[in-house]
Amino acid sequence: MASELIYRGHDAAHTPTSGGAGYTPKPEKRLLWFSRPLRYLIREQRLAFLLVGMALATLFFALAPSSSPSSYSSAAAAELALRSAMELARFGEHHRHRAAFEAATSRGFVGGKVPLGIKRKGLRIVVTGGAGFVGSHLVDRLIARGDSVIVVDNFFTGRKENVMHHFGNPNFELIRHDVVEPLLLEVDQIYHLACPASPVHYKFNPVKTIKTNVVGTLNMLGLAKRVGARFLLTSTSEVYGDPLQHPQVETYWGNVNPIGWVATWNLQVDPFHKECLMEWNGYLSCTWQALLNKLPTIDNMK
Ligand SMILES: O=C(O)[C@H]1O[C@H](OP(=O)(O)OP(=O)(O)OC[C@H]2O[C@@H](n3ccc(=O)[nH]c3=O)[C@H](O)[C@@H]2O)[C@H](O)[C@@H](O)[C@@H]1O
Repeated sequence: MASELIYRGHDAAHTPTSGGAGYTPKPEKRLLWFSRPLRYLIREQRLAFLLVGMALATLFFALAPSSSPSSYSSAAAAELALRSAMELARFGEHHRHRAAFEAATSRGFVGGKVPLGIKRKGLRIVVTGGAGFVGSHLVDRLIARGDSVIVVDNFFTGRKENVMHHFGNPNFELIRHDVVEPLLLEVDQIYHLACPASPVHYKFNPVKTIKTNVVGTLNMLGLAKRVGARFLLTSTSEVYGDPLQHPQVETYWGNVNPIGWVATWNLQVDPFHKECLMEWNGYLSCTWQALLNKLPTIDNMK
């Protein structure tokens, strides 16, 4: 409490009954504003804390890793190695290829500290069929480049395990949904991969397969149109028939036998897709070709 506030010396001088004749007011202390906080610091050991804090901060900034991409990637690689090891322990052999893929993509990860303003803005992307084989690797790639990904899958052939390593990542969402039903999402890009892929699956319920390809694709194209998103439709490498060139480049016309189940499907449904895409100004990519060529068409979607 400041002595100026409790000083009653003047009153006491005029009041003889106020407790003792010899009372003299304390002399006014100069430099009180300086000595008091100093004494407080020393008495409460605040100074020591202050000095320790400053020393720790200095130490931290002196020893903290620099923001160069190489040191970032080594830290990221260590973290990934740890995570991969945990995944392997949890899911065994099946996830070995996934861990290797993650480590490989993350080594070239662009997410090191980049000067403010230069970093590319992440896109919001929906990947239908993202829990499948091709889809899940695409999701890895998109997340690694810094985009936010929503996977839409009805798990007809896809598995949660394929995308489980992204659970807990704020840039990742998983929705169980059949693309035959409309869906409204706010996204910048749509990668439409939801489709029964192999003969055993697409012949399981042919009418449903047609609905998935026609109605499902129309739903996704409708979504693209509504929200102004870019659209990529994955076809199948089967459209090349029995190709004579591996991997097939985009200009390759294939080696198709027009007789049989698959041929009929490819020759009829893919022209439908192409017509739709021409109207909506989208992309058509044949999945195996895209995968083997390191997803060139997908990278063009940046
Ligand atoms: O090359 C091909 O022919 C196929 O390649 C990929 O398919 P892929 O990854 O090989 O096959 P899956 O692992 O079975 O992935 C398909 C995904 O679509 C999902 N799906 C299937 C059917 C459906 O109605 N809805 C749906 O979400 C499945 O659950 C699965 O996650 C593409 O995703 C297919 O569009 C393409 O037809």
